[in-house]
Amino acid sequence: MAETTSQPIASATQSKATAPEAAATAAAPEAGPSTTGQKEPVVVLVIGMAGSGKTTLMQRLNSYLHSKDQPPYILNLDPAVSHMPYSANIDIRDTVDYKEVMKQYNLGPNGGIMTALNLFTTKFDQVLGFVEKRAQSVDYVLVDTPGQIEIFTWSASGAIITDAIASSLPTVVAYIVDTPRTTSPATFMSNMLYACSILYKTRLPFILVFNKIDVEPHDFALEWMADFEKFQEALAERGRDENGENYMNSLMNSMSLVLEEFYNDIRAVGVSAMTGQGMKEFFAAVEEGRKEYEADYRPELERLKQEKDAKAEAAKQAHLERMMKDMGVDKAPKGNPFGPHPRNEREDRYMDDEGGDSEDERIDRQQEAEEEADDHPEVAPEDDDVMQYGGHDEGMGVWPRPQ
Ligand SMILES: Nc1nc2c(ncn2[C@@H]2O[C@H](COP(=O)(O)OP(=O)(O)OP(=O)(O)O)[C@@H](O)[C@H]2O)c(=O)[nH]1
Repeated sequence: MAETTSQPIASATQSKATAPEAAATAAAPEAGPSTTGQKEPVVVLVIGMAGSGKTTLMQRLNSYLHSKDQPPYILNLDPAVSHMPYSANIDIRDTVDYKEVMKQYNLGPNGGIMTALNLFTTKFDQVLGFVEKRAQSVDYVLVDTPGQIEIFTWSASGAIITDAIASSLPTVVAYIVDTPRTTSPATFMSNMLYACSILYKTRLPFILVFNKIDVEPHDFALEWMADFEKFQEALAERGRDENGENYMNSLMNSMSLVLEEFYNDIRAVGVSAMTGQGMKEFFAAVEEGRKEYEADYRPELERLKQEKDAKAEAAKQAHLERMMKDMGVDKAPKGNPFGPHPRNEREDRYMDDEGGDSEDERIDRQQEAEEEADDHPEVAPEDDDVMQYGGHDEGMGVWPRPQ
C-alpha cells in the first residue's frame, strides 16, 4: 500500500464569513492536545449525498490548510472517483481497481464499489498504522467517502472503518448538504432525517455543512432548524403535491420531536467549496467537535472498553470453570486435589501423609509428637534411621557410627 504527500492543487481563497453561527467567533484552526498529553490530529469524515460537493470541499479544505501551514493527511475511500483535484496520501484506488472487481465478480457499479471497499477494509489496520505514525506531525486527517452515501454509512465495512478511526483518534463527521437542492421542505426533511440517522448510528460529534452557499445562502435552513413553526408554515405552503394534497404533514408531525432533539445536538455551518466561504467557521466547528469527542465520546469509549474487557475476563473464567467441571475438579474439597470421586490407595496415602491435613490438624499432630517426646525422652525420633546412615552430629562423632 502506497503513501504519498498531499499537495494543494487550487490556491486558497481567504473569505469573509457569511453566516452568523456561534462557531464564527472561534479562532483560526488549531489542533488541540489529547487527554494523554500527546498531540493528536482531528479526523474529519466527509460524508454526503452524491453531488453534494464532497470532493470539491476536500480540495478546498486541503488548500485552506496548506495556506495556514497545516497540511492535512488525506485519505480517499471513494474507489469510483474519476477526477480528484487533490492528491491523497492514501488512495483506495491504488489498492483496489473497482472496475476490475466489477468484472471479476460480475457486479454492477454499486456492487463493485461496495466490494472494493470491503476488500480495502481488510487492509485498514495498515492504513491506520500509517495515520498513527503521522499523528505527531499533522493537525488534520481528512477522509473522503464514496459518493453513494449508503455504501459507506450502512455497510459493515463503513462501520468498521468509522469505528477503527474513531477509537484511535478524535473524529468528527462532516455531513455535506447540497443547499440549493434542499430548499424544498420535503427534501430538507429527508436530508435531515438521513443526517440524523448517521448521527445516531455513529454517535460521533456531527457538523451539518451546508455547501454551495455561493448559489443559495443557507439562512432558510438555519431558520427552519431554529423555529419549527416556520418549517411547518413552509411545508403548508410548499409541501403540496400535484393534486393539492399535503402528504407530508402527518409524517412531519410525527417526526418533529425527533428532529427537534437532533437540531439541539448538532452544529451547522455554511460553506462554499467553490469560493472558499465559511472555512474559518468550518474549522471552528471541527474544533468544537474535537472537544465534544474528548468530553463525551472518549470516556464512553473507555467505559465500553472496560466493559468489554470485564466480559472477556468473565467468559474466560466461565470457560475455565466449565473445563474444571468436565475434569471433575470443580467441587474439590479444600486440600483434596483429587476431586470428589472415591480416592484410591495412592491418593489416600498422599492425603494421610502430607496433603490431606488442614493447618490446624498439622499443628495438633506436631503438639502431640512434642508431648510424646517429652514424656518418653528415651524413644528415638522418627527420623533416627536417616541419621544413622548419612548425617554428621558434633556430639556423637562421625557417621556412620562405628558398630
Ligand atoms: N456553485 C458551487 N458548486 C459546487 C460547490 N461544491 C461543489 N460544486 C459542484 O458540484 C458538483 C459536484 O461536486 P463534487 O465535489 O464532485 O461532489 P461529490 O459529492 O464529491 O460527488 P460524488 O463523487 O458523486 O459523490 C460539481 O460540479 C462541483 O463543481 C460549491 O460550493 N458551489
